[in-house]
Order: sequence, then C-alpha cells, then structure tokens
Amino acid sequence: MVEPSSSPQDAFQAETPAQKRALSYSNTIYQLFVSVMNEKLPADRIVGEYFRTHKKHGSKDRRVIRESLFALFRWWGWLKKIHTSEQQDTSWFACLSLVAELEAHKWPQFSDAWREFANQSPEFNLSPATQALVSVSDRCAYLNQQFANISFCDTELLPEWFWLLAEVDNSDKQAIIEAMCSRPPIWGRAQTITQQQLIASLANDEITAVANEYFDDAVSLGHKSVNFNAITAYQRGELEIQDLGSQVIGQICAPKADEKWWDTCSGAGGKTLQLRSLMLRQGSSAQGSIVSSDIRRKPLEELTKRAKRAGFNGITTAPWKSEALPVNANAFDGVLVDAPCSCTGTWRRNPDMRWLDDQSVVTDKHALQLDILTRSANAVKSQGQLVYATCSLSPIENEQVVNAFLAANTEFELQTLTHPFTGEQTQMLSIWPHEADTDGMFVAKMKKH
Ligand SMILES: C[S@@+](CC[C@H](N)C(=O)[O-])C[C@H]1O[C@@H](n2cnc3c(N)ncnc32)[C@H](O)[C@@H]1O
Repeated sequence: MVEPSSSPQDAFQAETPAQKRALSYSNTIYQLFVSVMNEKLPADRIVGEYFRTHKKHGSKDRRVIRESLFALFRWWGWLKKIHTSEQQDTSWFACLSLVAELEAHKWPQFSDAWREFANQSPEFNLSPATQALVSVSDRCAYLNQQFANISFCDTELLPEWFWLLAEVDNSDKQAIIEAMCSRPPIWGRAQTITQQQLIASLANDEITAVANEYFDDAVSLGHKSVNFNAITAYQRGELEIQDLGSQVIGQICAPKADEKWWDTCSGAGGKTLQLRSLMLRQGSSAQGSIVSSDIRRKPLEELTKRAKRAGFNGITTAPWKSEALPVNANAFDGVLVDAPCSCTGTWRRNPDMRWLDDQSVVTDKHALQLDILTRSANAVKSQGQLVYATCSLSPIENEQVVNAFLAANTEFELQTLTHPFTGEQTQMLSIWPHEADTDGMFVAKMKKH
C-alpha cells in the first residue's frame, strides 16, 4: 500500500512562483497517482472525479496534471526503478521531470523546477534531453545516460506477464512497444452522412478530420481533446466516436440490408450502431433489424438514446435476465458476441491498467467467454454467421475460446477473413495497435451449416 506523504512544501523550499506551482502540481499528481494505485480504479475515472470536485483548476492546470499523470503510467515500467520509495521525495521529482522530457511537455518552467528539486539529492544529476526523443529507443538511451547505476530496456514498459500471455512475434516486439507507449488518435465514424460530408461539417466546427484509407465511413480526429457534446455532427448523431480497431468488427460482420442481427454483449451500443449504419448505407429503407442485449441495463438505456440521436429505426433491446436466451433460438442471420475481456488491447488509451491488473485479468474470463459464445450460438439460424470479438491481445481469450467452441459445436465452421489493413488472408484476425494506429482487437467469424 502506497501512503500519501505529507506535502513536499515542508521539505522543499520554493523560491520562485514557478517552483511554488510546480510543488502544488506535484502534490496533486502524487495524490491522484496514489489513489489510482491503491484503489485500483481507472485513472480516467479518478481524474474525472477529482476535477468535478475541485473546480479551482483552470484548463492549463488540468492539462499539466492530467498529462503528467498519464505519462507517469506510460513510462512506469522504467520509472518504478527510480521511484522506489513511498514519499514525495527527490526520486518522485526526478520522475516528474523525466516524464516531461520523455513526452516533450511544453511547460519547461515546471519541469525545470522538478529537476532542481530532484537534483537536491546527490543521487541525481539530471539534465534535459539535448535532442528530440523520437522513438522508445531514443528515450531508453536518454534514461540510461542519466542513470549510471540503473539499466533500462524497452520491454520493461509492459508488464512481464503481458509478454508471456500475448505470444508476440519477436519481429513485432519493438513496433508493439512503440504503439503501446503512444496515444492513438480519436477515431470517428460517419453515420447517416458520408465521410466527406462529416469532414466538412467538422471543419465548420473548427475540427480537422482526415478520411481513413481503409473504411469509407471512418475519420481520424487527431489527438486534441474535444468536447463532442458541443459539436454539431455529434449532436445530430452523424458522428460516433469509435476506435478504428473496433470498427473492424462491424466491417467483418458486414450485415446485409435486410438481415436480422443480435448483438449479445452490446454495452452502450458502439457496434450495434455501426451494424445498423452499415445496413442503412446499402439503402435508406433497409429492412434489417438488430436486437441488443447486455446484463447491465444502464448501457442499454444509453444505446437507446444514441440510436434516437441518429434517427435509427430497427434497433430493439432485450436484456439478459438469466442464463436463458433473451431472444428466439435459431432466428438470426448474424450473432455478434463482443465478449467481456481483459481489454489489454485498449492499454494505449488507459496506460494505468497495465500496472493495476495482473495476469488473472487475462486468464480468469476464458470460461465465461466460452459460455456466452456457446449460449449465444443457439440464436444463429442455419447458414447464419456467428462473430466472436474481444479487445484482448491474448490467445487465451481469443483463439483458445474459438477453438474450444468449434471442438464442441461441429455445425459451425470458421470463415477465412481478409485483414483490412494488411490484406493478408487469415482464419482468425488479430488487429495489432501498430498496424493502423488503433486499439488492439480480435475477431473470428463462423458459419452455421
Ligand atoms: C466488450 S464490452 C461490449 C462493448 C460494446 N459491444 C461496444 O461496442 O461498445 C462487453 C460487454 O459484455 C457485457 N457482459 C458481461 N458479462 C456478460 C454476460 N454474462 N452476458 C452478456 N453480456 C455480458 C458487459 O456488461 C459489457 O457491456
């Protein structure tokens, strides 16, 4: 258990206004860091709650606090070798100044102050980077040069158990580390209007969107945080935020305009909306329909709101109330099982999760995933499709679930898929984050005889 230490104001003398603010930021970042680590709750949630209840912070403050905190988690695999105490001491200030260097943060007055506090200890003699740190290897070299007694290597940026459970090809390792230590852009999806109409509408709201080369309804919205509630296209349901990797799932389902689909783990309906949008793009009078289910009711209510915002008909909800199917058996042309999983594929957006979870997060859901897939499969009609997806990068939650299912359900046969980004043919498809700057995803498609 990490204890919040007393305020560093007691131990470190701040002489300039910048040093005073640097100490105050440090205090807040430390409290948030300790809360995330101790409560094992997503940093996003803890930070959101903190800013809701501490209105005194302006937008610049929020930026320094948020970016520094997330950077600490992104580089924690290295920084934990430096900050081994449970105090806001010189090693903590060393970490704050280092993340500002590693991510080229644009607040030198604070990172200089943090470095000065760190260098009060004879243990540290930190200096700023003398050239741009572009790659993870550049950053690793910078750290190795700053610390004579500690050695750092790239693979430490992800927990050891990830490497054991993800089965990454050696040739892909470096690219995966690079991707996992950077943020993907915000990806959007056009619905009810075309990609170009969406780009024009966003431009009116001073947002630059770039057409995606793989899917004609996908756009990249860059890295800037945006209040989408104030954006016209979003208010009209013409824009949904959906990672490009997640969009692969709907594209693999490829529902026809008049088909009946069941989204068995729909959550708030990211993929339900995509499926309906894909149907309607084939003709505005698409006769198809989608039933969306989840064990949680709240997300289903959110889904209903989002469908209304887009003016989508043809979507109904049917919550799971027991083990029994909430829909008719043998009734659907397509069934999508977007199963609960470890979410290791979303670590780029939530860098804290790689240090909060342990390997049980990957191993403990296999039975549940197989059970949901097996029960959901009863709803597929003859010649219908069954799609299994996760945002996990581990075969335990992916290939092993599908193989166990196929062994026990011989009326289902795996379909060959084309990787949308590489063009490769494959039996089961893993989307790796470095391939197209996305979250990681897995999908397999089966056909019922
Ligand atoms: C990966 S998330 C779904 C994300 C959603 N499809 C989307 O695109 O936004 C998995 C969902 O499965 C639901 N879930 C968990 N256990 C379940 C179960 N036994 N049966 C059905 N759904 C379950 C969770 O509530 C969660 O919403």
